[in-house]
Amino acid sequence: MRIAIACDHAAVQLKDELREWLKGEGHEVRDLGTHDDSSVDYPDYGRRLADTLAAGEAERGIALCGSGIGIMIAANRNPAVRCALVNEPLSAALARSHNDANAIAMGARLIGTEMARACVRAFLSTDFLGGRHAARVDMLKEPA
Ligand SMILES: O=C(CO)[C@H](O)[C@H](O)[C@H](O)COP(=O)(O)O
Repeated sequence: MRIAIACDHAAVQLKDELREWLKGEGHEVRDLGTHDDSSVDYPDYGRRLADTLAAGEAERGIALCGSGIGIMIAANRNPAVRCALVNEPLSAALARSHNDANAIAMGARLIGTEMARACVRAFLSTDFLGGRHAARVDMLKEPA
């Protein structure tokens, strides 16, 4: 699968770990930065991730910052993105099965690498259920 991953300075180590692991699992991973711990602004990286998903250059996105909150809000500004903040795998699976999320966000200051991997695994391996959930997801596409 083509996966885009983006982070701010608070999450570079987790981003790098997830990128290498996902590559090892056979995924095509696009690393949108940031690449070191110099302070940057999560809205820029949430937008990069959103633009990449909206352009069809990746099927799934992973957004990381200190808490996961800021970059999740930033990514969701693009109507092509449904990015769910997750802390454990059940939420990641529900974000797919009920919400057809195309991105997840996690907080590198709050979650360990193993839990983050478990979330990503659930996110990538769970299908959208459709049916009543599809009607609700369609409602999200209506203008506010
Ligand atoms: O957006 C956030 C909070 O909702 C992220 O945790 C950021 O990574 C955090 O705000 C960055 O904080 P810093 O003190 O500038 O490292």
